[in-house]
Amino acid sequence: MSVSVTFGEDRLAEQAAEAAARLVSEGVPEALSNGDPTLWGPDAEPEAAIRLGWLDLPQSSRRLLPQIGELVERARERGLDHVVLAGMGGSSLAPEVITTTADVPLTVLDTTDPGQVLRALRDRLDRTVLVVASKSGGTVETDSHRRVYERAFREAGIDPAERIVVVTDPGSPLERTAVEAGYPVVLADPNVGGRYSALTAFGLVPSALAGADVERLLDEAAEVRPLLARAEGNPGLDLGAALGAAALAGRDKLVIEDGLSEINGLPDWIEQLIAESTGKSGRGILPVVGAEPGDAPDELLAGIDSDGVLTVSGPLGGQFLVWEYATAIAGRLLGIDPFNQPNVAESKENTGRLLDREELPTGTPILVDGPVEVYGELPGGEVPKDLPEVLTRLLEAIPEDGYLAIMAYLDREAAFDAPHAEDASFEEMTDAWSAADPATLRGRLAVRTERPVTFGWGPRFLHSTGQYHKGGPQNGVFLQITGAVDEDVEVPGKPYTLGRLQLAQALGDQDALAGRGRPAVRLHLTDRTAGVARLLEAAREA
Ligand SMILES: O=P(O)(O)OC[C@H]1O[C@H](O)[C@H](O)[C@@H](O)[C@@H]1O
Repeated sequence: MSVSVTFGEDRLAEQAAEAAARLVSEGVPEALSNGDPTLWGPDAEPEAAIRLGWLDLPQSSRRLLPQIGELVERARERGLDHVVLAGMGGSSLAPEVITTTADVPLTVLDTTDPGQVLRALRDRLDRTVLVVASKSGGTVETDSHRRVYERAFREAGIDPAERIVVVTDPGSPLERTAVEAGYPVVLADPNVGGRYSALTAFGLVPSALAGADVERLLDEAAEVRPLLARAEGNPGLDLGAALGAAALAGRDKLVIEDGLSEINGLPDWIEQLIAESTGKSGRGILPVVGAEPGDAPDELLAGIDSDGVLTVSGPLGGQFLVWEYATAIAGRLLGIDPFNQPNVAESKENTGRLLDREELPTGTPILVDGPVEVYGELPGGEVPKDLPEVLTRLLEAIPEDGYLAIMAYLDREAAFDAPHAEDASFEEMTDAWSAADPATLRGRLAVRTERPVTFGWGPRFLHSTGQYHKGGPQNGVFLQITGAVDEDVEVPGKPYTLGRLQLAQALGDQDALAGRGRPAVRLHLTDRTAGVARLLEAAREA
């Protein structure tokens, strides 16, 4: 079964056909299929020349299968059935989708929240294999996870070399560290960028360790691959032309739904691919995930195997390749370089600078509403009287073509600790979870505005929509949530704890956003459970 793209609306079908015809007359589909790096203009060419390897992966990644097979075998022999993946952005989003779709368990660490990291550390350490995945080998979150796990293994009398597997690019500092420490290393294809790396070692190694059939993924992608050179019947061209043409016509908010699909969680992966690839030079497409489609004229609804204005159907391996190709096509139509991420570094640098200081400059709250402190400046300048007013004023500040982004630097598993009656039904349990989940805030605010509301966990989103927030159209309103840390985690060999790093990441990003003149408010929960409850209640009190 291959991938198909269908349109549920004549206007979009016409726009897409027109854009596709233009691209065909310029020879683009075939040139892209052949890996031509000149398609995005001279400035983008040097980067594109080393970023098109994803086109070959359905075949070239097969060379990894024997090595992956050995790693799987070795983990099995040692009884290691708890697979933990430390990796940010492109280095963990694909394995997350692959394993949830295959229904095999994988613990993903793409957080600096001390509570969430402790949760993973305290779960079956004696049976844990840790995959440390970083292309650059220099990502601070992933480096911290490696250090924390190395210490935990040693303290438990376990040799880290028996438990840690590294995936990285050849020549990275992580490769050196791994070789010195005696960790097995799987080298990834250096000619593929992070967000296009689903079918490289980054997608395959952790997924195979967790029990997914990765050869099948490559087969599914291989089936689509020949279509990508075609002028007709090319799902990548049809999708890319639709995304690009719609955005140029002003529909640049992409609501992605996967309700009916057997593929689980693909929208989060697409979110990173599209937001980081297109959100730059004041342009871009904003992915909106986990939301009900609204009526805003700038929204385009894409469904994975389910009815959208745009529907993309087919198996996961093929979907990866088609969305990647489509993103490259949309990038050409939008006139941006789909392979760089110029603004991601900004927040990282701010965070680095903040960590060098003795005290983090948190500032003074402009308001304290029970367990919630409010930092920053609200549009209009006046001091708000309570939390409901803060939320209302943020909603009112969203420009006509803009959006509200909620960014929660919290433990994304914590809601599952919400107490419920012993004999609670599944529905009652779900209600208890959602009443304790910061992500519930998205829906509560979304019903109060015509504009899109996005939700991201920090620092995970910094490697995804974070690029769009800073590099895309400057029409966002930003709401950060941070929380008090009860039990912190030291990062061995570093002068900071995870809790300090997490807060520095929030403050670093806030500086980057506020520096652009965008409204950016931080809510700090001095008691996390009570704080989430107050926040959800405040969102209702208009
Ligand atoms: O794999 P790493 O080098 O650790 O990078 C992880 C992530 O970092 C950055 O945020 C990039 O913008 C992402 O595209 C990348 O996936």
